[in-house]
Amino acid sequence: MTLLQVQGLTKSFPTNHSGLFRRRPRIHAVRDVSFTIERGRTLGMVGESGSGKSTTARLLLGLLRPDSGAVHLDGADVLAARGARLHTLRRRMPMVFQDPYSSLDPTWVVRDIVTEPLRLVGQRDRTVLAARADELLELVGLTSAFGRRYPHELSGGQRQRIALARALACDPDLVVLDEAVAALDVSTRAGIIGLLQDLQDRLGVAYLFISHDLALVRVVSHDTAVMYLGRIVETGPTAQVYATPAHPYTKALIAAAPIPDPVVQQSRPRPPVQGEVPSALSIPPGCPFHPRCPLATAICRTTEPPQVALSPHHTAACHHPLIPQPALDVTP
Ligand SMILES: Nc1ncnc2c1ncn2[C@@H]1O[C@H](COP(=O)(O)OP(=O)(O)OP(=O)(O)O)[C@@H](O)[C@H]1O
Repeated sequence: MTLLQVQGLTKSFPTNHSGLFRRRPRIHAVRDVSFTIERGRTLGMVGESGSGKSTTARLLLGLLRPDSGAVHLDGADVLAARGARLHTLRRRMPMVFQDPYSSLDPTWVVRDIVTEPLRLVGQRDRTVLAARADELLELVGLTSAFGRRYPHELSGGQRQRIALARALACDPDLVVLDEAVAALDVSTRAGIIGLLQDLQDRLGVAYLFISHDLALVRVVSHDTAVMYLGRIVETGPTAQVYATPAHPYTKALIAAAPIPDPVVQQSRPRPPVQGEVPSALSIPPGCPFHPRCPLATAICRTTEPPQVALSPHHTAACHHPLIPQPALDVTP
């Protein structure tokens, strides 16, 4: 069942450049982005730095106003909501960031941090708050003793568990995870990934999992959306996208993805994606990937490709989608 529906989200930012009589160039951060997230499922969003992943997240939570587009959570129009209604919708889809330390108030003890969302909706009963704090800590694999600690007394992984506990305080439908495990070491990251999967099984919560790490997205996500210069260039069930990437960019990203197995990593060369990402200030005409694409032809230089459906749920924005081919294995 569809939980979140995003249609045609577009956002550009003005630059500070102010040449007299010249129009200020704009940064085209997100361009005509559409996707859905099913209840209890995970959509992984991957792409190089600057591809528009975080801007998309902030747009769908109503933290930024889009130039155009629509976002519906369970049929409710998020972008039309204001005031209390918008806050209610935001509580149903909280966000967890890469660095929990900067988002956790260092002067508060953990039990006050994790129950803050409940106090914001008017819960004042100390007994109720204390019981919910214990419950939330248990959910994220911590004992109630952690409730009396301050953020600086915790490890990075524990702080991220606290950020998750706070996100879960109001029983959300969706948690937006923006590079939420990127700063953690490999074993701590594995613990948090296991916890996310366990929470999804127990609570039926959906995730938007934003990451530049393809191998991680493959492990975590049911569906994958690949972003390039503000557009989704390929989306589909994760197994299909990774086994038979249709867009040359997706294929190049998969080929360049680090494989978390030293033996496999040594045995296969990992060519990087050729060339630099162009600036979002001057997106190439036609297909934005054409300057880096080995398959580019004349049409790619002039005409932006539409989304092509390759199977009912697998689409790619490419004039020359690749013929399905054997999987490039990047699983651990
Ligand atoms: N407030 C802003 N003002 C101007 N430009 C912005 C703003 N926020 C984002 N951008 C620009 O929009 C583009 C997309 O940025 P965004 O942070 O969404 O990408 P990203 O894929 O999340 O990258 P990263 O992985 O580095 O966070 C970039 O070119 C960025 O510089």
